Amino acid sequence: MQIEQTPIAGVLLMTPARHGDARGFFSESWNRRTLRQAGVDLPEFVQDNHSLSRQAGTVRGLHYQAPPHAQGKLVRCGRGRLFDVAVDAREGSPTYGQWFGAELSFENGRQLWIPAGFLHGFVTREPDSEIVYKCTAHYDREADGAVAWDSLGIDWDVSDPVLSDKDRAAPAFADWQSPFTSEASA
Ligand SMILES: Cc1cn([C@H]2C[C@H](O)[C@@H](COP(=O)(O)OP(=O)(O)O[C@H]3O[C@H](C)C(=O)[C@H](O)[C@H]3O)O2)c(=O)[nH]c1=O
Repeated sequence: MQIEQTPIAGVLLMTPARHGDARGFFSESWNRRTLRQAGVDLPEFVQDNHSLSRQAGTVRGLHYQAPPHAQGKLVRCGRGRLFDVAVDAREGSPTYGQWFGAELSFENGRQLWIPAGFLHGFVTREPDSEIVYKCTAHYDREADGAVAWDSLGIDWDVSDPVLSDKDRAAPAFADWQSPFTSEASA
């Protein structure tokens, strides 16, 4: 398991080992003990999500769930390739409003840990890209929210993306009141 810090404290890049053979490979995509041995103790996960985006250039985000339903997410790409982004939305955080992005793909096997209190979004780089992610809180439709994907200067490298109506109508970050503080973001 390779673990990399990012410029935003708490956001981690992790790459599980792959055991290759003539058939392909085997990888433990999630192992709490392995992470603990590496000094990483993530909260309990209660829900796995999986979505397929048919077109390259699909943007989903920037999304969050308000407390007490805030979600930490461990994100990976099950098929294809995507650029995954976390934005610190915790008022009072020294990195408030800062974003970090990484290319996650089936090929690189990389995973991004995004703590509660962050916005999450991604753009697909290939058709039929699938995202799979573990969440630390259950879905709560009333707590679900969005911030405009293009309101934070994120370098998405996409023009005219495929968007849901919800994402097309989302407020700009500057016009949005974060429900998170750096103390109580869960
Ligand atoms: C998130 C979620 C959605 N749904 C239902 C609600 C809708 O009927 C349908 C599509 O939901 P939505 O358009 O919110 O899906 P995404 O645009 O992929 O949203 C997700 O994308 C970003 C990147 C995220 O990190 C969040 O998990 C989530 O906001 O699935 C559920 O039944 N359970 C769920 O946990």
